[in-house]
Amino acid sequence: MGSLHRASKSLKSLRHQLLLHATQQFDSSSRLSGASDYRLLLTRALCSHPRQNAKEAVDLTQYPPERIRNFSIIAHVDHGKSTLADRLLELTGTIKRGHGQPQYLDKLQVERERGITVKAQTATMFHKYNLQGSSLDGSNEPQPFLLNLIDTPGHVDFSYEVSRSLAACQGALLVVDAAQGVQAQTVANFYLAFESNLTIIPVINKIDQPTADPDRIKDQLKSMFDLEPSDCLLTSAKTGQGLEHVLPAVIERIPPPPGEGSGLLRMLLLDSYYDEYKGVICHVAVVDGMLRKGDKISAVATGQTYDVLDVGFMHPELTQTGVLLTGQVGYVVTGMRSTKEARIGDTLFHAKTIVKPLPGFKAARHMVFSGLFPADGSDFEALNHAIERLTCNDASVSVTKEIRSYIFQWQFVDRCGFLGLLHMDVFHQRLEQEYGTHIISTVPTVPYIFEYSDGSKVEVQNPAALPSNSKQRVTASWEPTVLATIIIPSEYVGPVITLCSERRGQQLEYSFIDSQRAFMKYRLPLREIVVDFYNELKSITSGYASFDYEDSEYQQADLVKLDILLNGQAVDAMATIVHNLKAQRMGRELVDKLKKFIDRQMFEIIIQAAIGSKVVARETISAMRKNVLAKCYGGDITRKRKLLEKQKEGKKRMKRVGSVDIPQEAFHQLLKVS
Ligand SMILES: Nc1nc2c(ncn2[C@@H]2O[C@H](COP(=O)(O)OP(=O)(O)OP(=O)(O)O)[C@@H](O)[C@H]2O)c(=O)[nH]1
Repeated sequence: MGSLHRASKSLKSLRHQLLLHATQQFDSSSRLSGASDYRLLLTRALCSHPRQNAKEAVDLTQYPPERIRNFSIIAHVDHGKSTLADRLLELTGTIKRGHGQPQYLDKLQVERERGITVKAQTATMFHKYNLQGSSLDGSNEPQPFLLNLIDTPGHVDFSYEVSRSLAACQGALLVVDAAQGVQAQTVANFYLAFESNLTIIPVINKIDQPTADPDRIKDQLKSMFDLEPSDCLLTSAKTGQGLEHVLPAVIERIPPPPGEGSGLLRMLLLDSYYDEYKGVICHVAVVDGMLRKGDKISAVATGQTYDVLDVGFMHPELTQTGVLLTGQVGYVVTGMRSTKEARIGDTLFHAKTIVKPLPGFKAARHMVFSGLFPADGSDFEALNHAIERLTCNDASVSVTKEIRSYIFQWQFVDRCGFLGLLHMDVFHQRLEQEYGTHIISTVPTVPYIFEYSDGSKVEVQNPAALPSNSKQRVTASWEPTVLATIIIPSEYVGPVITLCSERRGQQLEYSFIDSQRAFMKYRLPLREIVVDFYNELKSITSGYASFDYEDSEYQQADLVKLDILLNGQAVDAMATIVHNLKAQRMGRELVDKLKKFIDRQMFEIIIQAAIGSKVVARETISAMRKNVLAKCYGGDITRKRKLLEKQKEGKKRMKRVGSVDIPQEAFHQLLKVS
């Protein structure tokens, strides 16, 4: 601390001297050590780059790691994370009070429309606080702190974003609604933070609500997570009540980031997105060392080297600083051509130095797969282009190209992997809103494993990839499962148990959080929850159930491919893989739905559901009869007969080669059945 203090005092004169040498190249691998050298590094860095705007004038030398706090806000959906983030940004003057844009960090149009957070967002704030023993010069004045706040999504599909954000933090505010109490994602997020060794500050929010019962919530937090009632903060992000205690708790309870200020640069790549003007922007956490504009950096995973073109904070908009220091979270622009070069979880370091790579993250697991087709059936190129652009900003979507028959034509189709159904839905909505493309997506499927008689095992994400007559050759099949957490008011236990057993679930745990709420853990086949499980759970519990899942192991299951045939031709986009026990019922439902949504056409349409060569359901839509005799007034009967014969012939041909018009609605309805 003493050397830091001395270094701070001599900073002004150093700055003056170093300005004279600012043109000298600074070698980041210089053998400097100790806090005063760290200050020297900072000073050199600041002096060697012209200031680019007013915000760059932030004097970073005031923020060694002990003056930095990195924290996340985690919670169940709608418990008030984004609103709390707004209030903290206002409190610290980062955004103006009454900026007229609630949930400031929710920037995407879909986030605003749906009122959910989809992407984690970081904001750097500055706050003065008198922390005992933190003064560098022994004075009793409040000290400046730099706080990096990461707002995270609450929905289960985006928990991957949460675990990434937590890797850059030392603490988390666990926000719980004062009326709803602990919910499924509260449990999941608590364990994510706990397993990452973060300091957890419980915040009971929405205490302004008439039904708020903070004491009950304190008891829940104690019994479920062993969090002390006296550690809980009580707030209302709406009225501002209790907010004055949040930042002091962050500064006092959360430890500063570890890391060596004078060590070699190591940065964790947290996220990336594509910006029209700047190109690829990487969000990074500097674990050790320091990064300056103009440096050359390399990426461990790709081995590529880049020039650092721009560096800064999110304050909350991108703000150039020219430098990022140990413990800080910010952005870097390096001229990468595509976000594919920015591997999430990768370690970035100064080129030509040797560093130990950082642990990184577990890769995102794609839970749901579906093929995307243009709704008008023609503009495949425009759709491909839009998907390519959007995946640049959502690296968690995987895309593979495959050739498929699309209503009797062969086309290259993008098959995408998503983290869950909401993620898929959000992706579709963004394609429509941001790129003006209208799409049809195939029935979502999950990755199955099939074993063939020759002993080979293949992962099948696409039902079309499984030959229809393959049943004889398939010797075994496995399906992915999830561990689901369900929290419900006690009176709904019965219907929820029934729903889970209908969905082939296996109960693993059943207990009570308090006198009013039950907690259940189930192993469920992923296939059974990807379509409509959550909606049904909500509807049988009057909206009170909360649900979360994590992926688990594969289990053996008797799986078959269910084909849909229109006039004898299989429609790839409608094929699905199902459990044998459910195949018949599902085939019937699919055929009935299709009959309702396909209009009568000039020829008869036969709709069939089949497992291999066995038809399990069939419906017929009769032809619209065109009156070919309309213009024949009276006259010869043989002429009439001839016209009718010709019409019959024509219909036969159309049935054979004709393309059945399937409205988009029919595809959407299919999603709801399977
Ligand atoms: N009464 C009351 N309402 C609040 C409070 N905090 C947030 N809300 C409301 O609760 C709703 C959800 O708030 P958000 O901040 O979007 O919740 P979130 O946790 O960020 O939601 P996701 O991003 O979807 O996970 C909004 O309508 C807020 O206005 C509070 O302290 N009191």
